Amino acid sequence: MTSDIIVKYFPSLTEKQLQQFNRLPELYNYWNNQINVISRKDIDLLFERHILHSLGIAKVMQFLPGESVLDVGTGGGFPGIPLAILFPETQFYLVDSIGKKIKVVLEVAKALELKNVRASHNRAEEINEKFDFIVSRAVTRLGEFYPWIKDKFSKASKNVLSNGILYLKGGDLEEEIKESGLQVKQYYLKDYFKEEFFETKQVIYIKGK
Ligand SMILES: C[S@@+](CC[C@H](N)C(=O)[O-])C[C@H]1O[C@@H](n2cnc3c(N)ncnc32)[C@H](O)[C@@H]1O
Repeated sequence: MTSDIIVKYFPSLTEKQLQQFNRLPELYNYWNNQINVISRKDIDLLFERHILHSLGIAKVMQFLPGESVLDVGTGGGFPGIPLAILFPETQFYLVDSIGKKIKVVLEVAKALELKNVRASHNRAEEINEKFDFIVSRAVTRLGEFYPWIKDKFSKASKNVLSNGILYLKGGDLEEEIKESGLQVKQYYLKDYFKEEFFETKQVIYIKGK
């Protein structure tokens, strides 16, 4: 398993970032055997289906130094860990309602010496802080998700997109978006990544209030 697919789409990684990405298979193989955070059939496709997928958010928007990002329902650290490697000067807070998943996140962050990652065992609804952006993947429907985090955005936006949600989703989302009643902007990952896995994958942006 190699990180070639990451280099293909992110050619200007530093040596340090490359080393950090290259350590992920060993770390997730080890931790996934103790605590299941990635489906067993997917672990061989870690770079494509988890790391590159997480980095899809970075094709839509680059986080700035000093910005703060909450990853809700991070599981073993997706999309938060790959994004924290890519944006070492942005602060990431990864939360999950299952404590043992956060143990994996903390161990991976420690092994990679990621100074910009905090993680805690919490439900999103319990977090009482403001962030510039909230990221997530595969947690729940938008209509259920939005009320958990709607009051967690800092007022002043500094980036090209106003502070808000960047949610990784796949499949046909028409019903889900309609049901949520939210105004969304859809970015299609097949415009950036040519692998078949990304055919229906999207980043959904919702402006925070
Ligand atoms: C299918 S997993 C996805 C994990 C990770 N985002 C990924 O894509 O690999 C969904 C995760 O959301 C977490 N979760 C569900 N509801 C949550 C909530 N209200 N607050 C925090 N985490 C939550 C679950 O514990 C689970 O780890």
